[in-house]
Amino acid sequence: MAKKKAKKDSVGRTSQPPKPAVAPPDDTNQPPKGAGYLTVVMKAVVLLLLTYGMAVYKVSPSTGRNLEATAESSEKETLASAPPTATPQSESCDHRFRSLLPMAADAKARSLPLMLHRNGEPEACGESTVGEFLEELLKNFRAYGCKPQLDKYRFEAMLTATLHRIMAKNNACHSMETYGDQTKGLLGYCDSGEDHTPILLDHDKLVPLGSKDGSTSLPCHFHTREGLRVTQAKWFSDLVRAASSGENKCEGDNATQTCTATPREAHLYAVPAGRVFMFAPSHVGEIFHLPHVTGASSKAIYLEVLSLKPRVFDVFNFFSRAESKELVDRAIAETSASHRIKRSTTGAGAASLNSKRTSESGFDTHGKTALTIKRRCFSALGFDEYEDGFSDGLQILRYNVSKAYNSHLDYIEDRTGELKHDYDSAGTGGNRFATILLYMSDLGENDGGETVFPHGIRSHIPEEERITKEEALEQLRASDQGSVLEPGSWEESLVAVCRSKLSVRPHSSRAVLFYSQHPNGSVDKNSLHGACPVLNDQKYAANLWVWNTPRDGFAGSPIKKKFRNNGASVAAKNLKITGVFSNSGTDPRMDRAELFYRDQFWGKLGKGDPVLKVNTYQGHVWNVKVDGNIVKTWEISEENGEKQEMTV
Ligand SMILES: O=C(O)CCC(=O)C(=O)O
Ligand SMILES: [Fe+2]
Repeated sequence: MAKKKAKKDSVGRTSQPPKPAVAPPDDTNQPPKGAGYLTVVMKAVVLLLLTYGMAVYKVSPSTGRNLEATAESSEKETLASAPPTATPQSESCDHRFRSLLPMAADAKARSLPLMLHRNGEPEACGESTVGEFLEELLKNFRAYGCKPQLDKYRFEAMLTATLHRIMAKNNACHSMETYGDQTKGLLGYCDSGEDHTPILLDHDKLVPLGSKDGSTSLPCHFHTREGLRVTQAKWFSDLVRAASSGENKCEGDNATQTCTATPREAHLYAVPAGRVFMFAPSHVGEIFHLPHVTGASSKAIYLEVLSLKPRVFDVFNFFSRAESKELVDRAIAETSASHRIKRSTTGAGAASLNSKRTSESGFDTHGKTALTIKRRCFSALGFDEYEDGFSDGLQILRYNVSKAYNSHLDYIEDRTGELKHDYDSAGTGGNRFATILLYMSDLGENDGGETVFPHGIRSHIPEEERITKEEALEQLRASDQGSVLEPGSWEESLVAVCRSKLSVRPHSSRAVLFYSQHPNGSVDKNSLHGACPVLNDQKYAANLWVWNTPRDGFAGSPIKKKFRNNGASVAAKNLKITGVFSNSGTDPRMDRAELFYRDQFWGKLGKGDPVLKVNTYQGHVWNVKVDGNIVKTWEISEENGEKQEMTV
């Protein structure tokens, strides 16, 4: 396969953006407690059993996860281990199955290899055929009562059960983690255990699978190579159709594009319960087309792999120049103290100035374009639903000449261990796992401003042409390109790193995606990155940090065990309330009113300002300020209903 030349280009632990409209930062105001991991697993098991009239189970007091059959049931089997065979209505059932998955009757499609991958792994861990998969799926379909409509959780449970059984023959796709149960095959991979399964917001909807020994496992979710979550039969049909037609796979853009026929194989990527999808690149220059992600123009959005270690991707056609201009214009026009562009800070919690981050930044939490782009980022990252709490606000960055951000990590390190939020993403905690950095400026080859990855190799340049940091420094000093920097400064040294290591040059409407975590949630120190000093011109960019669980302060964010009350849930959810704030325009004292979530600026609420709609929760406190003074306070109470209107 022709490898396309990668771009000649070159990426922080940073300040926390303003807090959201939802769960506040202290424990007393966390969402109602109650449904812990154990409780939600129990609930889901009970639901499954009630729904399908299978065995009645009780929870073992020792682990809370192993379930055993009671004497009330002679039928111990559940979906994962031995699905029942034909039901009396099997003929109409088979017919229904074929209408859901038309390729079930197509010999050519049935003969296609079906490859299963673990999340983020380019090599398949197991192989079967579409035909064998469909046969097994049909059994499960019958066992599930031939329902014409399967909700996504039931569908995913069926996929897990089916794939588990066909992979079991070769004991393929079991967990590779030291804490994983290798004897449980795919189920041991899909359910990484209580200590390694972050509880996401939909956790209680997962349909656990039972097995002969009475234990239960949470199901995986499955994605295509491009990240689309396969939540219904149609997506699986589309996947098989594309594979059997051997649709062309194209690499590169327009002039440099080369296309090769896709191998006639269908690939599925299994993601354990509670984890997030990650792309599985195999080589630098590899392309991932994302037809399911809607951009701003007809140009197709695609990724090109820039580096495997760290995992870095160039993202093409991700947003339009018009969107870029809207973001910049809005950021420049913003006047509120919390959101306007000002000298950047770093640090979780109390943010402080950092001499090695000299950029300026502001937040766009509410702009229409910012919200559209946030949703697009989620879709590109393989989320099938947008969840506000899984990302920070879009941060708008400005670098004038000589400004830079020294190399740093985007994930948050809990150095003292005293933070309430559980940042241990390798366990049940949540942290930033992916960064999408959007460029809103075009910078020339010698203008600086690249995003640099000091642990990344400049693989787009032939090895013999790569230079060392020392050589780069010498060359810089011999030219006048570094004249805006002080000799011997960290900025000058960073330029030398930028010219000797992987760096991405800003191109308007293009973006860079990189991961701060490995697919199992452990942090990736190789994701170290920085913003190279701008040597000429000006750089605008925007970054979105995306989390593997709701972030601190949002409903369902993981809280360290020692801070939980009475075993309170890490994902307890309370009633989501829509708060609608408006200014009637009748009280002149409110003409310059502003809305604050506690002390965090939320939006303008003056005369003529648009209505502000927020997701909020029990106990949240909203303040209206005029000229910095609180003039009105609302505390959200569930008693007042799911939609609450407040007018000044
Ligand atoms: O501006 C860049 O190139 C990188 C910015 C960055 O890493 C950050 O803001 O965290
Ligand atoms: Fe960063």
